[in-house]
Amino acid sequence: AEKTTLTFWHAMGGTNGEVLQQIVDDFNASQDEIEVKAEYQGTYDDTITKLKAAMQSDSGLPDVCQMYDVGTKFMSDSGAVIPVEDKFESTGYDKSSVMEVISSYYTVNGKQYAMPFNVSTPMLYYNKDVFEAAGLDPETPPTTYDEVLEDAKKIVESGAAPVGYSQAIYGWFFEQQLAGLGVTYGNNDNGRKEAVTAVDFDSNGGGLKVFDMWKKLYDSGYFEDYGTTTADTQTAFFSGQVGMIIESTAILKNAVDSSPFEVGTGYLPRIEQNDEGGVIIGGGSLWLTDTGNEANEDAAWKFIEYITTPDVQAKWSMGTGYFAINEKAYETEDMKAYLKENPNFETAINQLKDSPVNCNTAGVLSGVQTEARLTFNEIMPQVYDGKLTTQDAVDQLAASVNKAIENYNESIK
Ligand SMILES: O=P(O)(O)OC[C@H](O)CO
Repeated sequence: AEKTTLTFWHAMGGTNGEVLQQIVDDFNASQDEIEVKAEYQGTYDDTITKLKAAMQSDSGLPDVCQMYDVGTKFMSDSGAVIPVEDKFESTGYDKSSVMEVISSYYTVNGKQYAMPFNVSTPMLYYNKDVFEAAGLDPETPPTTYDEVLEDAKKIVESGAAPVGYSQAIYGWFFEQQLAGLGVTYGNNDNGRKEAVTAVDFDSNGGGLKVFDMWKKLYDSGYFEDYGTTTADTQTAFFSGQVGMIIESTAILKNAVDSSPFEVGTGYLPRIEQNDEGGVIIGGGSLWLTDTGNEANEDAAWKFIEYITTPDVQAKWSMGTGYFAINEKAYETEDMKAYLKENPNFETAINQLKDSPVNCNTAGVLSGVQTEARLTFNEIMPQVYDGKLTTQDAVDQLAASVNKAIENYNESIK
């Protein structure tokens, strides 16, 4: 029989892109009916932009598309996808292969729309050599931002590194810090009860607490801002210039391989300890697009099913730092041996398990989060350099995102 050829769009570059290509090659070699062609689209934002264009022109849709967490609402509203749950029954797929706390992120109106694939949380990365040189305990990372400030001060004043702490300007961190405070980003339980109609972070006080803490870090003199390109903050950390950063677990393998020092990891520091607070699932998932070609859909589902298997998830997690969505991956001999030698690869999943499951940690289900993050990128530098007060920043961000939500809700009516 003729082979079914599938197009698979993704947003994984660098180390993670190489591991993904290996997984695709393994899948192609494992059988002779389906050939997956993986095509790198650039960043997550590039991928959603290209997919929107393909949907609008109704041509050139890939069979499978990777999409970041915050694209979920747009995708499920698009009418251009097939919920993966539609394939569960007919193929006898065991839904419980994927941890529920993870699949629930991708469940909209009671239906699982996408298959989580690369799943992350943000965490603290620190330079153990710098900690040692600064007289800090390299096995005890800070857990609150007050401790981050104290440690950053010691790092700089001891001369262990020129910069104590840094974080990229990234709306994801804003969303995560709100969840850490135990508050929602948007109303209607973060859009999980019914559609978001407005943001919450202005009225629940969370937005102001986050901006105030970040401004305090910036003004401390132990912080350096490397801008909105997350790779620039990473590079500064890998080079030993910065003692601590926050980043996704997605960069863990790259961080360990790129840094000429011992990398430590810890939970995302909290602004305030709060039992209702925790982290949100980040990263992305795989979506089946509705191309109208049934043979391709069935083949695409087989590929998606393959990526959720314990061995593939173990390989993915060890090769990247993303944690495995299938708990059985942690029982494979390879993974057990790897974690013994590389305990940093367990930090993110432990942090997730230690997070309460509630609407704060469910993350906002909103169709405008791409735009919301771009607006955040424009506002944050003005907070740092004092052009905007933290309160004005909250108000401006809220007004802009509310307008976008209103337009979005109008457009899908
Ligand atoms: O860098 P990633 O893949 O962990 O993704 C981070 C965010 O969740 C993207 O929205």
